Amino acid sequence: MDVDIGNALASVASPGVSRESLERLDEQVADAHERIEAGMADGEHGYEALNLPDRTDPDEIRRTVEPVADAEALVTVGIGGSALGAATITEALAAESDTEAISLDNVDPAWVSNHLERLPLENTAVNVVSRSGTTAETLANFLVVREAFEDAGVDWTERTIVTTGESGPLRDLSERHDLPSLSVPDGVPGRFSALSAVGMVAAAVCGHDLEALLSGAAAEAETLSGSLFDCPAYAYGATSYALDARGARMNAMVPYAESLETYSEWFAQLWAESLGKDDLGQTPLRALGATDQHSQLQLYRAGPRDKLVTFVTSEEGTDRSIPETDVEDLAYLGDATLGELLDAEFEATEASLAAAGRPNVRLELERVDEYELGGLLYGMEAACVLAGELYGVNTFEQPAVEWAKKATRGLLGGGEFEEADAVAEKSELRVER
Ligand SMILES: O=P(O)(O)OC[C@H]1O[C@](O)(CO)[C@@H](O)[C@@H]1O
Repeated sequence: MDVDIGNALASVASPGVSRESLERLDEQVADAHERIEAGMADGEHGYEALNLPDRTDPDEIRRTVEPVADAEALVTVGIGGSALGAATITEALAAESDTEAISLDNVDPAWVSNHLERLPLENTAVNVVSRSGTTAETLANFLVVREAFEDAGVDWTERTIVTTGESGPLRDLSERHDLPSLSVPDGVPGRFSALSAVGMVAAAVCGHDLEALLSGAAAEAETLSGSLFDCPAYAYGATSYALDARGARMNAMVPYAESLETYSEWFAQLWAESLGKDDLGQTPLRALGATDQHSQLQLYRAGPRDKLVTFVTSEEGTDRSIPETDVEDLAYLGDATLGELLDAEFEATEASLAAAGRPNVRLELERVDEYELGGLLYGMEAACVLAGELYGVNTFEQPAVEWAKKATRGLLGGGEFEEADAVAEKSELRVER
């Protein structure tokens, strides 16, 4: 990916960062890069994620999914990083696959039931993913999916792939039923695991080019260097950090490609769960171009000066002509294509923010394919790791999510948890209809 940070410079944006400030910050980037390189070399927890282009084995993944490789449908049962990597890849590349891929991450009963009713279970692959093997949503949804297969008279053990840690309930299940299984790699937090079996099993079932995904990531890894001016990922991570420090407390991720909508959700977990610590961290917002020009753009352009807008664009892509029209005021559309319209809208929106002095950055892909997607995922992961070094936070842990898990378990009778007791102490001021 290429990065253009020109519209985030203090000469054109407020908040903005001056070139001189970036040059001073580059000294910290060099130190951070040394730390990252050492962590990668030692396979340290978290930094190991940036080794995945060399660690992930496409042949092993293809061999494992072979029993369900021709599936008409794929359901990934997981949550957070155990679902979003797979969902991002399969959505971004859906046009190139005949397999209908969905994720069951949430436990909304109507939503889960509606999805299950639509699946051709006899020709559906089930991709169950959980590092811990104990995540309530994932286990609950798996039990519901398994029951649906049994009710339909389909042998779920013939349709299920498990990706989990070396031990835990899912590992036990895979051994008890001799299910094809892969391991979540050690030292790779879920939100950084898209380029491992966690995200790549789904890609394999859908017939995507695993080597191209990893090659794109490897090419991005090659750019990691001691200067933000030589490394697109570090340029993005450092600029986001510097803008947050100058008041851009939020970062709106706005891909101009419908196929990258889930990528924004993946980015939101990566950025929030990695950097949101010690009262620090930049809040990720999920948006989509051109759609959000008709909604959130008003706030981005005329609301508080507390946001960075990150655009993701692709140079090439499928196009479609707009038919001629006799509606005089719309005749200009008949000479264009939908792709030209989308590109014009992106450039107009980018310029609209620049004209209002609102900082924005452009992430440029050549096209949305496996190679470019691998580079984007790896690049954002590296940007996040760098930002975590600059913030001085523990990028790779997520202790703040545990309180609600304990409360949930306590509320369901899964043990005695003071967190569950606290739920009953909610302060109330009800205003009823
Ligand atoms: O893979 P697991 O253990 O089911 O965890 C799923 C997700 O839950 C979290 O641990 C947060 O609760 C994420 O970091 C992770 O991606």
